[in-house]
Amino acid sequence: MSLYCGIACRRKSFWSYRLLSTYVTKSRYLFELKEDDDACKKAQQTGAFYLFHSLAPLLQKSEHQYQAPKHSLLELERLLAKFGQDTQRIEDSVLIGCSEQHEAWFALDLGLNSSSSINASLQKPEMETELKGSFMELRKALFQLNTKDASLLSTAQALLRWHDSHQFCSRSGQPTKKNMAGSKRVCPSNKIIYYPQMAPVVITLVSDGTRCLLARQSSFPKGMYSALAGFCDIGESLEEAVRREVAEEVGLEVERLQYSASQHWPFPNSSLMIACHATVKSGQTEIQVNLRELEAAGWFSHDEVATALRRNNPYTQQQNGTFWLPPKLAIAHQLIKEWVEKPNCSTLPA
Ligand SMILES: NC(=O)c1ccc[n+]([C@@H]2O[C@H](COP(=O)([O-])OP(=O)(O)OC[C@H]3O[C@@H](n4cnc5c(N)ncnc54)[C@H](O)[C@@H]3O)[C@@H](O)[C@H]2O)c1
Ligand SMILES: [Mg+2]
Repeated sequence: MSLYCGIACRRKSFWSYRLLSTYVTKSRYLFELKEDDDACKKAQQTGAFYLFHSLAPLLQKSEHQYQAPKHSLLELERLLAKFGQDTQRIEDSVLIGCSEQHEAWFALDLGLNSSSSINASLQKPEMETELKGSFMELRKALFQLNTKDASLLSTAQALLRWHDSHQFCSRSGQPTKKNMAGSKRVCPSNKIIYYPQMAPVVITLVSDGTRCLLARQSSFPKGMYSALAGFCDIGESLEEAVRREVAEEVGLEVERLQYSASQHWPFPNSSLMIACHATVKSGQTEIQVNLRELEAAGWFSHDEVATALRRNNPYTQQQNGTFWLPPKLAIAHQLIKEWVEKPNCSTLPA
């Protein structure tokens, strides 16, 4: 190697090191674990496991706060041995992320029937005692956790649910096999690959310039109103889905719309919520509620919505007979908050 080449190479590695941010190296590490089963298996040795039981995550309470505990591979093996389970069950775990120091994070459900373990559901109460925590329904758990853990557990549950419901090939009827990371399943007989899926859903906050339109379904908790939401039909663009959903649900025509943000939503199955602001033509604001979809819908003034946002306890609101809005975690809340802060935010023609 010439002196020049030595300098050039050193400079190159210096710049590579400088240019690859923590985020980039982390993303590439996760990509490698999804592609390479051996690398993923190796990552389990030093990784950490979040535990679920029948899709309910394990939480522990310390003082007034809940947290999602992580377990090492060794702790998990000891736990399975204690409950007479085959450690092969660990192969059902799915990769859900990693720390900046590349500690890989996995999720494993100890309650679902397993394809790699003949012995199915473990005893929940006994497990909870042993783990000094409780398996909490995800909807409740999300409100007890910080945003980072809530998002991680949502991803974990969505992936565990998808694997649980995609164990057979829809063409051959044969059992499919997951890769180590759980980023896909393959049918051994015809090699069809199945990838985890999310259904795109548009959620739209309609405004007439001064008021915003909120609606409720009969399945919503009592008193809660939200923005209009609906699944995208096959072949539709985001814009077409917004126009159709608003027309279908409240009988109005969207004139302009503006994309705001998106969010993965695990209920009832995985959805990609795509949030937009929309305006309707002035003078064409008479709502015709589609009662097959909604229980009620109405226009709310800026003051009414701003006051509802400031109230934060749905239970006291119900007692007062006032309406309340989705919790902070939901993208609907962000959309409504955005409108309250900037009611005249510019929108594009639909
Ligand atoms: N994160 C949030 O802030 C937030 C707020 C509101 C709604 N949401 C979610 O948005 C989703 C869609 O809202 P919606 O219920 O008003 O939708 P919607 O208006 O499309 O009505 C639901 C109906 O659409 C049909 N449908 C079409 N494709 C479907 C699919 N892929 N999965 C299930 N049903 C399908 C079914 O007949 C179903 O009854 C809900 O699941 C809800 O959880 C999230
Ligand atoms: Mg709807």
